[in-house]
Amino acid sequence: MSSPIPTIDLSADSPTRQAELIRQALNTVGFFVVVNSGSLKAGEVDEMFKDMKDLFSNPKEIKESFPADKIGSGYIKPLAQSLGPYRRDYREAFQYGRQSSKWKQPLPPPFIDDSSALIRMKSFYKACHETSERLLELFALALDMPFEHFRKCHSFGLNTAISMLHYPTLSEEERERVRETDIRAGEHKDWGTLTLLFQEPNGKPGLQIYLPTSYAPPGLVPISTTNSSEYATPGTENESWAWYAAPVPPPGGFLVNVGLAMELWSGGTYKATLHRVVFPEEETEDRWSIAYFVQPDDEVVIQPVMGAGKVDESVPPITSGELFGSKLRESMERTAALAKQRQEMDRQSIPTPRAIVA
Ligand SMILES: O=C(O)CCC(=O)C(=O)O
Ligand SMILES: [Fe+2]
Repeated sequence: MSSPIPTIDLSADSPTRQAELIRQALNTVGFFVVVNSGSLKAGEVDEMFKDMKDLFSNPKEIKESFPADKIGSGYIKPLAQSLGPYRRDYREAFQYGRQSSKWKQPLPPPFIDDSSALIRMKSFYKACHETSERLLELFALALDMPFEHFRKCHSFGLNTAISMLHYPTLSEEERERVRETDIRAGEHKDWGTLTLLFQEPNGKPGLQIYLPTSYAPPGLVPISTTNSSEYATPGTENESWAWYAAPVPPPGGFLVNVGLAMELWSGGTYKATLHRVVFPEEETEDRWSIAYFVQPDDEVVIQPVMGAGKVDESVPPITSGELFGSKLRESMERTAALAKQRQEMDRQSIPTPRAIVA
């Protein structure tokens, strides 16, 4: 299937060539598919999907007794989050992160102490960690920076997290009721440095990315085109933009995209691309995905790189913790406002919502 998202084989080519391909992908589409990463085996990913399905099959009361803490580790129930400006996210999530020698996250079955599921999840975390370190090195090389420039700012195991995501099946009636106010995952840019995004080999489509139409292969028909420059990035205001379907990666493969921290750090060379997950048109099937969100350490100061080992010190510095904190606050305020709006609509039976932009 033709897609605007390129595939990069991490077992082929020299690091210099891989860095060049990554730079091309991130400077335009902002997403790429990785195959043959070496660290992440298809079997290990399959096991993670089985274990996460067990986790979400726990009774509601059990899941809700592990609520997300203030940085999002733990359980988030459906409609309790809004990644995008207009609609709430109809998905449940469980985030595993922030382990340290001083702090251990409480986990529901099947991830209880000493369980084989917990051992598998830790090993999956480690494989994602190793893969991300390699990608961070390539990201730096491609910008003519010392290879460890980004990697050394990540100690993994602090803010970096596995996020297990379940998009439930809705009855036709419920879909109709929530069509205007909710979406599987609202349009957003990720917040951190990079995200690894996994799906099952026969996973359900639904992930879409928003691009100038000139970035798509010739002849590829977008899902919907807009002339709205609402989300246009500088220099692309006059282009037409469209939503394109992201491919379901092959077994052992996964998607990679960058977030706002990396966009800022790379001086805008790497694009944090807007994406969303939509409800299926007709059939209503559950969708499962796993994201590994990579975040620099809180105290890391992000300033744009200029190549040759230099950073642009004229740009006001922001720490990774400040950036993450402000995005989290924005999202919580937006969710509260959207929930209020939905309540009001239910009270008055108004069919159309107003947009709320934080
Ligand atoms: O579930 C997906 O495919 C995408 C989820 C996503 O973009 C996110 O949680 O940031
Ligand atoms: Fe995302």
